[in-house]
Amino acid sequence: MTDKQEKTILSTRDVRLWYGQKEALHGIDLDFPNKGITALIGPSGSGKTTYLRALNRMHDLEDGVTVTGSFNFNGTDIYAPTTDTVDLRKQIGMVFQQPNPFPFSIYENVIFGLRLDGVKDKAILDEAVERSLKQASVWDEVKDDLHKSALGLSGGQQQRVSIARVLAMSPDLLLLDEPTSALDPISSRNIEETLLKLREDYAMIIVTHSMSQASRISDRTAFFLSGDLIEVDQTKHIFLNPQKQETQDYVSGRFG
Ligand SMILES: Nc1ncnc2c1ncn2[C@@H]1O[C@H](COP(=O)(O)OP(=O)(O)OP(=O)(O)O)[C@@H](O)[C@H]1O
Repeated sequence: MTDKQEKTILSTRDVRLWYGQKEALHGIDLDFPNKGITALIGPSGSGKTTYLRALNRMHDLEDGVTVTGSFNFNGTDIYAPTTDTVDLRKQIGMVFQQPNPFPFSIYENVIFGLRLDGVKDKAILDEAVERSLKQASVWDEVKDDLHKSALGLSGGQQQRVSIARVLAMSPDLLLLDEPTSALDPISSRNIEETLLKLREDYAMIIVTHSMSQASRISDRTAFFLSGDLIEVDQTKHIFLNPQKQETQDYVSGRFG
């Protein structure tokens, strides 16, 4: 890895999160480099999605959720009262489990955020559409249908258009919450290949239930269990030579 790749984009310390009275995260310390993919793995209910959603303040939209701890993103505090969550979510974009195209054309889907920002220059919008769809590896499939509804695309194409919509905002960090779990195996592989290309230029954090997916695409893996971070390391170490017994049990399929 080069020096550039070793810079930290996000650091969290002692992250705790309560749903009402119930503490779901028990003090998570994690650092993320500014390039490459970190996979969050662990059994159902271990807190992976809860942690991921805390990173761009998605829990602000839910009642009764309390978040504490420090979240340093490129030198700024994610939870500072002055942080604008709309701006934050442009810098830390999110891709969900279900592809979520809006009922508009492919073109309008990709530039949705730019339009909200008031961008009107057609050349800028055209460039953003082409660049983002190319980055999301779906340009060749949709370039002749940009003004047709995104709802007419396959699930896998919709998911890549959803990724393009996030990329159009030029984010620094992408959060992906089980982005292939609703897709067939071929579409899943296409998304994985897209993410492998993007990892050269972006920091990404992916929640996945698939250990084979984590081992195929991630540089680092963090293992969660019952709201605790058990171990984080280079992916090959987590799968081949984990330091903790719980990690060993999980990756060898003994539970979860
Ligand atoms: N909105 C909510 N209200 C109350 N409890 C919740 C809520 N969302 C999650 N939880 C609880 O928080 C804990 C962590 O859940 P979370 O969904 O983060 O786990 P996960 O590891 O992502 O699981 P999965 O792999 O099944 O998605 C679980 O005990 C879950 O029941």
